[in-house]
Amino acid sequence: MHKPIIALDFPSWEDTREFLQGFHGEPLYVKVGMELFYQTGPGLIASLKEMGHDIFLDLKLHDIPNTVRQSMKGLAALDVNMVNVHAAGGSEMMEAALEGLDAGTRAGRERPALIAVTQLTSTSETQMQKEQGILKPLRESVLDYAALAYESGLDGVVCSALEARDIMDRIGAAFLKVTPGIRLAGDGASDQKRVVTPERARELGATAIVVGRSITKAADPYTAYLKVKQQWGKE
Ligand SMILES: O=c1ccn([C@@H]2O[C@H](COP(=O)(O)O)[C@@H](O)[C@H]2O)c(=O)[nH]1
Repeated sequence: MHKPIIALDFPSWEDTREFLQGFHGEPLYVKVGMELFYQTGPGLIASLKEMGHDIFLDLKLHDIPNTVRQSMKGLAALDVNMVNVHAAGGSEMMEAALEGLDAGTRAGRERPALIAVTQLTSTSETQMQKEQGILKPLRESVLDYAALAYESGLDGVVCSALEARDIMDRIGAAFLKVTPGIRLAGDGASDQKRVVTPERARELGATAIVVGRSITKAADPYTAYLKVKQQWGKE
């Protein structure tokens, strides 16, 4: 769980395979998001598993409870390590997601961890207040969504590492804080608004970091990965 999760944001399986070839067969924790999954379909998951990688399937489900329940049942059959929903879908939807996952997990297999996106790391406080009509501070919104996810029985949340300490204090250390918005020092934030380095994420109490462009767009992705791993300091 603790190794850095690499976001495989690529347009095709060919690009993904070429990227992974640079990692010399090292077993990784990878994240498959909408870009790759929608281009390749579920077959990609089997290929990544055959290569020995752990998988966070980041499809961020957000729909009515029945649809999410049935979709999660299908996703459970893919036998990935972690999946997610948007906490904004509400407690009934999150509970339905959990029911679907439980129902779809094959006998003898472990249910994928289920986490909820609180506020996307590409969202700033001003944007949240103006566009979502949530008038409290962003930190409070993240904490409230984290508490809702916890009360709904989920295993953790997606948040910025900037909020990890507060969530730990309110909910406890076992609740997962999976944190994207990670950049190596000197790399541009791009569309991310709440950004920290791997080292700072560890100091702030993140359970896991998700790193995309600081690795995938680096001149030497494997060296960038080793740098992230060393700064993150957890295997
Ligand atoms: O709040 C969120 C939730 C998910 N993500 C995903 O993480 C990666 C981050 O990529 P970078 O290139 O390191 O910015 C990407 O796949 C997002 O979909 C997120 O950034 N923030």
